[in-house]
Amino acid sequence: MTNAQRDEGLGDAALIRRTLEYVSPVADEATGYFYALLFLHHPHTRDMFPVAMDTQRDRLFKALLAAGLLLEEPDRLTAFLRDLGRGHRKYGTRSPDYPAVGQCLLAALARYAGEVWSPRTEAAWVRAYAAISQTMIDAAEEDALRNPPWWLAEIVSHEARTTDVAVLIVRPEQPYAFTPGQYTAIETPWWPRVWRHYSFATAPRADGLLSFHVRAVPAGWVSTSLVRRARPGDVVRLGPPLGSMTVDHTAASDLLCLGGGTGIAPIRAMVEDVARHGSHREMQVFYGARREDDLYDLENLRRFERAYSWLTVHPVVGALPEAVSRRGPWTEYDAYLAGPPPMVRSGVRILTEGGVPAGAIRHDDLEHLVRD
Ligand SMILES: NC(=O)C1=CN([C@@H]2O[C@H](COP(=O)(O)OP(=O)(O)OC[C@H]3O[C@@H](n4cnc5c(N)ncnc54)[C@H](O)[C@@H]3O)[C@@H](O)[C@H]2O)C=CC1
Repeated sequence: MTNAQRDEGLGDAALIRRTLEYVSPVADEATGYFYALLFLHHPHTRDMFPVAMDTQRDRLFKALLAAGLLLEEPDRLTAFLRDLGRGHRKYGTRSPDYPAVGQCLLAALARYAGEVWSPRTEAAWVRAYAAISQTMIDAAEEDALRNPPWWLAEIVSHEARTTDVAVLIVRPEQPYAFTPGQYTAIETPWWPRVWRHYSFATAPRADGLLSFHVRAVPAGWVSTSLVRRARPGDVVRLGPPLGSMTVDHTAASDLLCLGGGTGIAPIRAMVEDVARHGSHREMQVFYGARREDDLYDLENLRRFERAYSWLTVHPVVGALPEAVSRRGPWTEYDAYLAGPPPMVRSGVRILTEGGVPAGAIRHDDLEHLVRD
């Protein structure tokens, strides 16, 4: 059977997914080749990337995979791409850079997709890339009417909570609007152009300050410098607020929240958000850690619990999703999960198996939360 015969009847989404599956085992080589082409033919783009490209490499492929997985969920795909487009402004990416990236991407796919690359597959990718880039460009251009591409922010407080976890408070130079449950990207002065994501740990404050919980992880450049090196007076850069794990205040369902480790940060911000809306919804917060000592924010959550009759906090040492499942059923709740990706994945599985509809479960896109 020829490629052309085999492709008959396959839609664009199927052709794209098949390419991604085929390229997946050689994703490192394919992305390496993509960046080599990009920097050779469009040298100005090199300055948008960090000196060391290691983690950057698999980010591109992870983003493509995430987009591929969302092809049948157009609303989520659009939200993901709009965030990606707004998020690219901080790198200095401009609209004319998108076609250049597209040409190099298609050339890399053509080279590594071997026998599954055909004229129909190529046409599907051309259409998909045109749609993807237009969504990103539109979101970036709309954002540029209102917001700077990044914000400078001075660290005003740095509090070590455990040997590895610090709570940082920063003051953005210009007003910074966000919704509790969202996250942003941070770049430190020590690792230029290396950006990592952290969730806001409080609701917006009257004094405009923002708070983040950071754990120093082995070989985590940005997190380790934020915990061990950063001091008040240091200035970091912030990207725009991202993510859709926010409380829907028009809904009446009770809320079930799982926060694992520093994943408690966005959950804590959401507790403040619900309190501000004077909600009568019940909120059950499960806060997990590997050891008792790692429940570094429990005291604050207990304070909230004493103040708000609708809030119950369950500290859990060890497996968090299993502890939540034992207290179920949760079929009438909206569920929010934040923490290590394996915890989020197993939490989603356990809740879904327990009858919580997929549409009632929210968490951040896992590829943004890889430890670093
Ligand atoms: N918005 C979000 O989703 C946020 C996610 N994070 C992520 O959360 C993580 C926090 O890391 P740590 O503080 O070191 O947490 P940790 O690794 O100490 O784990 C915290 C909790 O998750 C559970 N857990 C860990 N691995 C699990 C697995 N494979 N299956 C089931 N449960 C598991 C633990 O039992 C514990 O209850 C980081 O990966 C960070 O990127 C952090 C902030 C916000």
